[in-house]
Amino acid sequence: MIRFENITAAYNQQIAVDNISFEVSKPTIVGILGPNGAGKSTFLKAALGLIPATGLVMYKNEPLQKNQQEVAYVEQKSAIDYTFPITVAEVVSLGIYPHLKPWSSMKNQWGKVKTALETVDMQNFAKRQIGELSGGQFQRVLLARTLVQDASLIFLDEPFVGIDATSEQIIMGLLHKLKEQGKTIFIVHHDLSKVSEYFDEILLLKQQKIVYGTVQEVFTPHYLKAAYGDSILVGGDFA
Ligand SMILES: Nc1ncnc2c1ncn2[C@@H]1O[C@H](COP(=O)(O)OP(=O)(O)OP(=O)(O)O)[C@@H](O)[C@H]1O
Repeated sequence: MIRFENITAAYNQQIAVDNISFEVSKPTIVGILGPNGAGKSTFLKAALGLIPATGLVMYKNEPLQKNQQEVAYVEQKSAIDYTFPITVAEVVSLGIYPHLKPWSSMKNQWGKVKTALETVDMQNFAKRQIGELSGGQFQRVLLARTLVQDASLIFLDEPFVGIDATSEQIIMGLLHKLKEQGKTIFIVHHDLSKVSEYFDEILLLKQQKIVYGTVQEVFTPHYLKAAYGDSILVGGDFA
């Protein structure tokens, strides 16, 4: 279904992501894990063509660039300007633009925005400025934007940083439902404690791919040590 082939990216001639290849063959929730600075965010940006990179991503036997409307990407929260004057409903409506034909208007689209906000339980915040939201509320708004986009491939960079356990559970529940609807979701994540609950498959990387496989295949002392070094407590509290 989606195949990453030899994805490589560098900053100032310093390789950050080296020759990463793997394939996902059915709707899946994929965790992208590895230590700080391993290249997780860089891998997403390189695969999506957001930074200069080499390699290829094939989706349904075509280069992914030909299927941009199938891609939803939510960047790390630290990269977002919260002072930008825009309302919650407007942020969500941005997800619709890739689908709008030049001659159609937004007028008939607000129903979709409303439904998406209801799904993430943020309907009462539609007219609020984004700068007035908590971290978890904002993350749910970004998920609503992804819902209206109705993309088949969803890429989320550290979506749970700074949000409470309840919001995290709500978002994870929604993502599992989206997978059941046939979507594939890639999540950059750093907390190892809920991995088997959250993900079907894992890309473990440290500049290069260490391993790609099911949680059972990847979560072995051998691979964890290769990624995190000797300090990792296998079978204990990973957080
Ligand atoms: N814009 C940039 N310019 C130069 N170097 C960068 C840039 N962004 C990332 N790097 C470097 O590339 C490497 C990979 O960074 P990246 O942010 O992809 O790692 P990560 O696994 O997502 O890290 P973290 O878990 O800390 O968020 C790091 O060594 C980082 O310092």
